[in-house]
Amino acid sequence: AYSTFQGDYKWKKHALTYRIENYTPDMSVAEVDDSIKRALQVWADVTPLRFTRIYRGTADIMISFGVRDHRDGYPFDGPDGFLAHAFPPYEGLGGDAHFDDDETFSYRTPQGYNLFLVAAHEFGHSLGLEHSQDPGALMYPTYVYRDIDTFALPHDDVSGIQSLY
Ligand SMILES: CNC(=O)[C@@H](NC(=O)[C@H](CC(C)C)CN(O)C=O)C(C)(C)C
Ligand SMILES: [Zn+2]
Repeated sequence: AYSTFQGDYKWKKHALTYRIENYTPDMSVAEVDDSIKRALQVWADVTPLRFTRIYRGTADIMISFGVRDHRDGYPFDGPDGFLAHAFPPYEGLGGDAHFDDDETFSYRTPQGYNLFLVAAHEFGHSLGLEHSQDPGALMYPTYVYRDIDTFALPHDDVSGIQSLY
């Protein structure tokens, strides 16, 4: 039930870079770094894709937190509503993931919106996946809390990403 973006946007290389440009006040730097790293690893585990963090310059996947109008033409909407968005693999903005800092992001708790889960969904878009109609899929359009200690990428998402890489 997965779907990919029209035109089959996908990265033409397997070695991708990411950069965390800024941080949310909702949790520690280490907790954000770990959430992002693990959210990328979810996809690396089932594809030949590999992610390397960089601290300067432009990465394939630029990660940032922002509120309302954050200069990409897709302003956020305050608390709740849209939690984040990400762009499919194309030059420039493509691949980038933005998180709405009017949300409360969380680490290892059902309270708030779990950053690992939100980021894992966003990175699906960054890699070329669109939304799935499968309610159990990570790429389902609505946030669903799942126990992250037992989290495994649902089959629909595995099929989707493996259709691309
Ligand atoms: C709690 N709020 C929601 O569930 C909202 N959904 C989201 O914010 C999506 C991200 C979640 C799935 C991490 C937006 N998206 O698709 C980004 O790629 C609404 C369903 C209200 C739009
Ligand atoms: Zn989405």
